[in-house]
Amino acid sequence: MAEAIEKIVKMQGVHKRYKDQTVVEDFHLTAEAGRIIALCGGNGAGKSTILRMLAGIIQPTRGEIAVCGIRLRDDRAAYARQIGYMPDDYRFSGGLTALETLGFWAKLKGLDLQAARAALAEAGLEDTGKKPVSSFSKGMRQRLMFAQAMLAHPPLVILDEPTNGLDPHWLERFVDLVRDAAGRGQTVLLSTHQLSIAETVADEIYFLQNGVVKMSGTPAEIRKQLGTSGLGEAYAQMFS
Ligand SMILES: Nc1ncnc2c1ncn2[C@@H]1O[C@H](COP(=O)(O)OP(=O)(O)OP(=O)(O)O)[C@@H](O)[C@H]1O
Repeated sequence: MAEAIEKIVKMQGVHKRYKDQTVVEDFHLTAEAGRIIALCGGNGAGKSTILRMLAGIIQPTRGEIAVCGIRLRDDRAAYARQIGYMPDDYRFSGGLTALETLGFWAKLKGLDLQAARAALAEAGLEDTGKKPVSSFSKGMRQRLMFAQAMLAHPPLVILDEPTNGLDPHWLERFVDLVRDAAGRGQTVLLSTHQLSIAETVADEIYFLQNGVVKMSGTPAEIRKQLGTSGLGEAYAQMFS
């Protein structure tokens, strides 16, 4: 009999503590290929901490994390190969252009300059010429980081606040690009404060407060459970 559908993400009983503060408590999440999952919640709710643990940037205090069946501690390089990660803040340095920057990241991933060009074109940055990325606008930097996370179309894409600074045109493009990725079988985990984006793009939403999941489900399930017509209203009700 065919094996059960492989889980791309498995987070089980994940906790994170900093000194005497628990910032993520008993977090569970599983995701299959092609799913789009959004983490929502107020400032300091624990979204970035969860995404950083999944990306392997920081270690959980307790709990198990596997990506495509691989645990970080078993094979760090193989784990990293499954993931594209867009951090919530990244400082570009020096005078590199977008192509030079992305070309460098592509090389680190064993890809050629063509892969960097393709990713740049997808993010609408192919014509930025000799302009250094350090002089890019917030939205352009976001699109470059998005392109970096999408390089080589990894099985899991982790996007921390990817829509910050995007104009309405690029917000729409972002939704299309994320849906395209899911259509290719990539799993996308993103955090956002823009509930309309979560509602539009996500198959499943996790609402967090003080490191604890207050509610999770499809947008329709959440609306139904709270008897609201939109996620904005649901959010206000949940956190009032
Ligand atoms: N390195 C650290 N040391 C101590 N506390 C930390 C550290 N990193 C994060 N925290 C704390 O963990 C909690 C969760 O932070 P996190 O950045 O995950 O929240 P968030 O939901 O992403 O917030 P935001 O929406 O503001 O980006 C916060 O209370 C934060 O102060």
